[in-house]
Amino acid sequence: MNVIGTVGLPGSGKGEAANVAEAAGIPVVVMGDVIRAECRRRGLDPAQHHGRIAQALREEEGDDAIAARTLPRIREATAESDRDDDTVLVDGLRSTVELDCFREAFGDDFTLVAIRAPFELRAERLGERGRDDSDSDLEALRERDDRELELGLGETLERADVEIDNTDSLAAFRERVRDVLGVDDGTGESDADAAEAANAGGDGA
Ligand SMILES: Nc1ncnc2c1ncn2[C@@H]1O[C@H](COP(=O)(O)OP(=O)(O)OP(=O)(O)O)[C@@H](O)[C@H]1O
Repeated sequence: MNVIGTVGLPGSGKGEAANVAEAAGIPVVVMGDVIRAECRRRGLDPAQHHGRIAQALREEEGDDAIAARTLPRIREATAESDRDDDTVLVDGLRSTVELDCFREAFGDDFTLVAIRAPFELRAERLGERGRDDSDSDLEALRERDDRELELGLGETLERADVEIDNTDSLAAFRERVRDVLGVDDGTGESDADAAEAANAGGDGA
């Protein structure tokens, strides 16, 4: 088994990393799905009650509640992996308690990957995504950052086994993620080549 968790501030690139995994036949377990499932179980709209239910779960079942509820989903997902080593990607750790939970459950089979991008770049990218208009508001992003950091995301980032710096092109980022996931894209192309090719395709600015 090979369980790879991602941690990163809003807009750092976790969703893109998950897309890369899925495209390579690696199942993705999204920790937020546990919260959405609990919202539905309580008859609440996840779009409105996500934060409150996440907090309620932690208060009722302990700080590792969401990680603990994710464990069976990870074990089930390994069976669907196209990879010989049953690689699974887990999207969205937020605290060291969750990290400890996965380390205890999977030992050396768990790798934490930190995805980093500076505030201004994340704000710009989220503004372009258009999933949530308030993300284009710098203040709203700062508040989201603060909420995540309060949960312990900063320390979790510090404790990662692998760092991915998402400050270059999307093509370069995807290539780096494939490297970390151990996916051979069949081109034999190095990171540097991929980045160069991506830049050459840009507007030359
Ligand atoms: N290197 C990059 N170059 C350009 N755009 C990027 C790059 N990396 C990510 N993006 C874009 O930035 C946006 C945010 O990335 P993504 O959705 O992966 O972040 P996230 O960490 O999942 O955010 P959230 O925590 O808010 O869900 C997306 O539109 C994504 O396509």
